[in-house]
Amino acid sequence: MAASIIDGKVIAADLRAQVAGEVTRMKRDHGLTPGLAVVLVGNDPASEVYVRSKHKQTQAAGMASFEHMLPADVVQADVLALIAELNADAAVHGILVQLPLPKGLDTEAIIAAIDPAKDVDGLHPYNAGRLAGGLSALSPCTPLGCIILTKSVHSSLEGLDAIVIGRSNLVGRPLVQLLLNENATVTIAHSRSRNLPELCRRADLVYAAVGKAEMVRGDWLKPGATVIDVGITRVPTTDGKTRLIGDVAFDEAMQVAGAVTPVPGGVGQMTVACLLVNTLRAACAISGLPAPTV
Ligand SMILES: NC(=O)C1=CN([C@@H]2O[C@H](COP(=O)(O)OP(=O)(O)OC[C@H]3O[C@@H](n4cnc5c(N)ncnc54)[C@H](OP(=O)(O)O)[C@@H]3O)[C@@H](O)[C@H]2O)C=CC1
Ligand SMILES: Nc1nc(=O)c2c([nH]1)NC[C@@H]1CN(c3ccc(C(=O)N[C@@H](CCC(=O)O)C(=O)O)cc3)C=[N+]21
Repeated sequence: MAASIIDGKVIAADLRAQVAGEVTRMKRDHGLTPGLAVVLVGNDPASEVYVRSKHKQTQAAGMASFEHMLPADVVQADVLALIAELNADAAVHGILVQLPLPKGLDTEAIIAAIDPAKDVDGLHPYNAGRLAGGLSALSPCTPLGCIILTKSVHSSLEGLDAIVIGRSNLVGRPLVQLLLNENATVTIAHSRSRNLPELCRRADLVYAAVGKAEMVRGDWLKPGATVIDVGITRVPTTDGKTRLIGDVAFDEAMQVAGAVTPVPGGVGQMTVACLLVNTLRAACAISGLPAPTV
């Protein structure tokens, strides 16, 4: 029997609607409009697409959206000055610096300059450390989205065997921490892992966050497994356009797995929706309001 497709579009739209409801209440009851500032350095076309989509969805949720486009040759001090300005701006509750930054900029220092209370990407060492310590924290959006998609299939992840392929600060590592918080048993795989197909076949939950198109094959999967495909590779098509391909061979996975996320229409949708959730949470925390229900 073919696997079911986990519809990230529908789940993300539902989440965005919940955020919009909370924003309406915050404006009405507290006169507070959550605000998100996105910083984009350089003109990478793919990044511009994401930033535009974040801007549209932020506004659709009733939040304020501030875009800061800096030239690729901007100097470190100017980026830090902008971060300082955003840290001090009471209308801004969330700050996201689009990655990767152009060579020549010190990414680590720029992320460390963000006020941890406004770090809606969950990348500041303060938030990453709290997450790793099992404490409440702003957590990275893509891993949060992965957990929500998994929970659309499994009400509890307790005791399930999970494998996370990839260990980046943006996706793999924080996803491992969130899975641990859900009491899953987690294997962390990366480019030096041996016997990856075998490790994968043990897993009830497979998270592929590598960036290698269709690396995970159908015969790597345990029958009935839940497969969450984070990878996005843009490939040219014969008609001169591009299309997106995940880290999982989708058609093969559909023959073996229990549930699979598509690319596009899976995790990517959740990343943006969770960014709105984090902005709402940050706005509440900064303003001394109780945490939102979403
Ligand atoms: N859907 C979404 O919202 C998002 C999608 N993405 C996509 O997810 C993918 C991963 O992103 P990101 O984590 O930032 O990428 P990185 O390049 O930072 O990390 C990739 C990870 O994959 C590991 N890896 C590389 N080759 C192999 C291999 N052959 N076998 C096993 N592991 C391997 C690397 O291992 P090592 O550490 O040893 O080098 C590394 O840990 C990309 O395609 C990206 O575009 C990213 C963010 C959001
Ligand atoms: N500081 C930082 N935080 C990030 O979270 C971050 C980043 N930098 N740099 C780049 C990656 C990538 N990323 C995506 C966001 C949305 C989609 C998304 O909306 N994807 C749609 C399709 C979009 C399309 O068609 O191009 C989908 O999968 O359905 C994908 C990928 C966030 N990232």
